[in-house]
Amino acid sequence: MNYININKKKKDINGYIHITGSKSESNRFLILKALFPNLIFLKNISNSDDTLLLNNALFSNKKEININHSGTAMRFLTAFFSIKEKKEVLLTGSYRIQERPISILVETLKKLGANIVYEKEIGFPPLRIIGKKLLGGEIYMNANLSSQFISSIMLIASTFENGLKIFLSKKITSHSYIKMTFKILKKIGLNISWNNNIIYIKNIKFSKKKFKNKKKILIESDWSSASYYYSLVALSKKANLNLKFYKKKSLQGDKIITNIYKIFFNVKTIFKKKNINLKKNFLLKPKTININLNSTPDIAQTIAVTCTGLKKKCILKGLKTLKVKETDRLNALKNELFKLGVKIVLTKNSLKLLNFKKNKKNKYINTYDDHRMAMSFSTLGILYPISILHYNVINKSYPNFWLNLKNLYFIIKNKKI
Ligand SMILES: O=C(O)C1=C[C@@H](OP(=O)(O)O)[C@@H](O)[C@H](O)C1
Ligand SMILES: C=C(OP(=O)(O)O)C(=O)O
Repeated sequence: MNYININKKKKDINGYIHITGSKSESNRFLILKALFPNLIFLKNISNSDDTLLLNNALFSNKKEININHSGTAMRFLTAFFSIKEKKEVLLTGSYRIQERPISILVETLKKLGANIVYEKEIGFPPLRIIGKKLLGGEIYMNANLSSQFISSIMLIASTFENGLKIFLSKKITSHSYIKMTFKILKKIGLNISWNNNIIYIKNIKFSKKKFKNKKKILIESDWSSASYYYSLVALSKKANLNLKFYKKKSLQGDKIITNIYKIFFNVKTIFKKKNINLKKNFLLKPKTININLNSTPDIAQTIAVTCTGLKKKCILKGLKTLKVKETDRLNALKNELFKLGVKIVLTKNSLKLLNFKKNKKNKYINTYDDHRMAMSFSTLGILYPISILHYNVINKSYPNFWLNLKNLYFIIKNKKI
């Protein structure tokens, strides 16, 4: 089995890092560009596998399209292909994608007239989709399992003759991602409103004038990927780190890490033109950590690992959807943190880190086909040597991650068991 060992002699972090554009923004803009080809010109697109797979799928002539582990691609392409008139595709992915639910999206699209059939198990991919013209109207959607179901329909809704009114029911999860979709549709000029739990998207013919002009869009770099550097700075002795292409006014909810790491981990962010500078501030007294991450689930692993490194007790709530991500992230965290001597208590939607024993030996961290397990745990390499199994999983969202750590003078050795 291949693994890598990560270590660092000096416990400081200095340098410049360029992370490519947000995978969530890239995936949304690429769907919109495929729907309205002459209107959008994109810069700083994500180089993640998930974005490459989605982009290739959009223009593929193959009968079967495999999107591997990408939940976003699976959900966004289901909606996209359901309106590609006369085109038939079998949309599939990895074993894990075939375990991740999709019925809320499929049943909603079917109510709107789409032709979609579950090829294996009801409620899960693979899906056979035969595209047809959809007219739109009004629809209720359960918003408490994945925001991707709602975003995917929002992205195609302006092509419906009658537009679409979506009534969101139950407690909205990953709210920040629906907000991102909303803001992007507004930004390109579509006529869209969101009041209370009703999102209303009108047909493109009702869009604002600016929709007609070609838009140059510089995609902001990925804040979820930046979270690993926030963890590194929090765990360092001293830091002066610059990350490229970040804005004070972001479309990404994960920018909340700037506040979380400031309040709880003494990491100071300074916005300088298009970059951010991170420093460790020793003046503030860190508070006890008790946060709800229902709107921004992708940063939960990063925060749990930072707390482990700093031996800080914490309670993270709003984590129900972690069970249906690339792996069951709650159990994966429990197993791997236990190896590091952490006592962790799980409920259905929360985790508590309680006791920390001294970690002496190099530990082998399993990654469960989850990029965020690999990247979050690797940040402990600044404190003690740590080994990450199946380290290529990072390609899903951030293929340059190991290279970028090397640029920060981490010693990274490829090994075999
Ligand atoms: O819309 C998006 O780009 C995403 C939405 C979130 O998923 P859920 O809405 O399923 O929680 C997030 O976890 C995922 O990484 C990206
Ligand atoms: C959950 C994630 O992605 P997706 O749902 O697109 O697979 C993620 O990137 O953490």
